[in-house]
Amino acid sequence: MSTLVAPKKEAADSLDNYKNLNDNNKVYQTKELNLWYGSNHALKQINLDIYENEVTAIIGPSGCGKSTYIKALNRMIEMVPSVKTSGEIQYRGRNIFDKRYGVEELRTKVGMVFQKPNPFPKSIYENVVYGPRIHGIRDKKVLNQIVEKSLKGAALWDEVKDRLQDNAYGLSGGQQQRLCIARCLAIEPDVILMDEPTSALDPISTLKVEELVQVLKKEYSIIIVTHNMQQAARISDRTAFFLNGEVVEFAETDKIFSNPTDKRTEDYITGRFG
Ligand SMILES: Nc1ncnc2c1ncn2[C@@H]1O[C@H](COP(=O)(O)OP(=O)(O)OP(=O)(O)O)[C@@H](O)[C@H]1O
Repeated sequence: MSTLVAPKKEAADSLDNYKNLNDNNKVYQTKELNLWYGSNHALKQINLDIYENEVTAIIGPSGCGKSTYIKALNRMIEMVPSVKTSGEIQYRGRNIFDKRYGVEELRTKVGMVFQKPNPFPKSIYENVVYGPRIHGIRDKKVLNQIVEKSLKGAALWDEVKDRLQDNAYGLSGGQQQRLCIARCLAIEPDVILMDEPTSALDPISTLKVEELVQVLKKEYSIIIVTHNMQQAARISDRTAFFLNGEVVEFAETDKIFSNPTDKRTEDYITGRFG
């Protein structure tokens, strides 16, 4: 079959890269996960592994359960009272739905960046130190170091280092989104969940965030929901295609975009529906 969307790298390379993977490389293991909003069965028998230091893209048409799935990964989904689940999501080998698993503990390991940049109406500095302060860090010198490190990590430091006390709302949309990434890095997470992080951004800001994701994956494991197929093909290592609450196909991104197994995946990535 001909290539449908330009693959990022040769499939042969990626086979070599992945053949040594075992359970220790898995950050998340989702086993037979079902989720209902009341009577709406939104996630059906999901089995999905997330590997460390990779970017995993979640694609699929509107309403197929992408956001629901990533909000399950940090238990944000619990904020919806009608939600019921069955099955397991293991994070580093522990079932996150276990009653003894504290949600705060999970959220210090799993940061999230949303579709629309959502900085607090505070200074750039205060946005970044918010999480560390909640975790009890008071030492000004340490907080200053965290601010510099996080803003550098989010590729924003050079643009804001001389105006850290300015209100975050004065930044451009793209800068605000990188500030939200910096706020996330400040708690030193293990995983970063991104729910359509570039959909509200212009092409140049989008490119900056995409480049940033490529750098961040060296230290973090990233799961990104995107409607942008080119973006998934450009930046992810693996892609899961969701449809009607099910995972139709989950494979290396090169495979999904050049030689998908399921006809429905091919139809979706070639724009025949969705
Ligand atoms: N808070 C909620 N309460 C009730 N139903 C919900 C809630 N959030 C989502 N749903 C339902 O769950 C299903 C999956 O929605 P979800 O937002 O996860 O899809 P999605 O693939 O992320 O969509 P989009 O691409 O449009 O953001 C839909 O039927 C939706 O109506």
